Amino acid sequence: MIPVITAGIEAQQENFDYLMDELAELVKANNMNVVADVRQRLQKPVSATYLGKGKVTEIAEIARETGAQFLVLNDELSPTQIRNLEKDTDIAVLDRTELILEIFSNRARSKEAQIQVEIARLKYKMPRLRVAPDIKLDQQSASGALANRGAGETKLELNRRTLQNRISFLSRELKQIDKEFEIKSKSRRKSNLPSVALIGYTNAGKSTTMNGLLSLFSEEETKQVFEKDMLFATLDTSVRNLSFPDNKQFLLSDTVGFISKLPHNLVEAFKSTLAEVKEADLLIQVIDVSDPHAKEMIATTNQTLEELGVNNKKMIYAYNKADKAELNYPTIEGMNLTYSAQNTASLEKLADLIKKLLFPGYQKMKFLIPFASGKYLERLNSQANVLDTEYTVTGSLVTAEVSPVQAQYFSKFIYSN
Ligand SMILES: Nc1nc2c(ncn2[C@@H]2O[C@H](COP(=O)(O)OP(=O)(O)OP(=O)(O)O)[C@@H](O)[C@H]2O)c(=O)[nH]1
Ligand SMILES: [Mg+2]
Repeated sequence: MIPVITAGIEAQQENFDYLMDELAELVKANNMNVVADVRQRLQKPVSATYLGKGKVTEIAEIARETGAQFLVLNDELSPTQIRNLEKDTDIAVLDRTELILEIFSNRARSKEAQIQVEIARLKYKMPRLRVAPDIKLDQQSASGALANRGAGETKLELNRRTLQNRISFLSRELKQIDKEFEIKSKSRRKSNLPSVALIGYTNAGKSTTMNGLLSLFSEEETKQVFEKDMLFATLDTSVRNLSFPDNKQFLLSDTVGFISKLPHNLVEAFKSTLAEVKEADLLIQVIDVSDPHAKEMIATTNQTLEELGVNNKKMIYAYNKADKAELNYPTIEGMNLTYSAQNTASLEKLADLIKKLLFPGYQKMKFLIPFASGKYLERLNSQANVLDTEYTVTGSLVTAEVSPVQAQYFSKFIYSN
């Protein structure tokens, strides 16, 4: 673990503590630990050094005493600010954007995620190219935390054109992958199945919810997705086909988590990964209700959705980890579910709610289908959830659960006694 100092400017924002707590979590997720947390009240950042002169001197002293190797700031800084701070503190400076990019970069597994992160990183780097840090990073320990910004690389004379070429090349490759994705997604849409997407803050329990629902619906272990207590465990969208016991099917997708101040370039780069969210018929926003900042997290999630152009979607607010929060669960109030993704009764409640929302208006009806209309009987059997069939002298008396459209289609056979 690499010792670092975190620092932020408090300019009367209500959620400053939350942002600083989150910065500490991001630091941990990047294999670093906070040895000192420096906060300053300022109306606005100092243009040359971001923090005030006194604070910078204080940080330089703390760094000498603690051996901290990085100063991590809770904001996106200008290249000049970073350079000046590095000079004045004599340690490497990392801003919130670069930290998040670094974590994404270390987590990316699929080709698509790797390309998306690299594009975002190169775009971050573009305006910062001229900055040649003259501080010396401790190569060995720094390389662990900053795999992509070692002392070696910063010395490389990467010129703007090389970077631009690389971005163009990667964008073309991404487009190719997107095309394949598009084909898959089109064939899914052709299947006409309604789709549901799990979205929300990182570490809220989206993947655990996905796995819980999967095991409720099928015993195939191979369909399970990766879940772990860490930020940004999931970077790729996984889509699974689920089927209720009565054969009603839908698609469920698990997606990358959000965080406040998610770098714009990253959101941009992950648009294709998040396409499933845009196309979904229903969203499930998973919230860690045991987190004291749950409210802010909901606001951030809704804001990010807006940024992605996702508006007015039907959405279940799924308050997860009720066990940890010591709340009563599972309970449902309208579109709000309080539950635990690790609890079967909770998952059954969620599944019921999904069913009610995706397949509204289904009702149990009786149809008497004359033997001469055999093809209607066949249709009813293959399309509806048939609960019972009796053979009478005039035809087959079928009890089935049908959609409004099906009820209309078979209306001339409705049985009344
Ligand atoms: N106590 C408790 N822990 C839970 C519950 N649901 C999930 N967790 C834990 O929360 C952690 C994060 O879960 P994930 O499902 O990986 O979270 P995620 O939302 O997919 O996170 P990212 O993929 O990083 O965005 C894991 O350690 C889970 O075991 C719950 O109901 N109760
Ligand atoms: Mg996940």
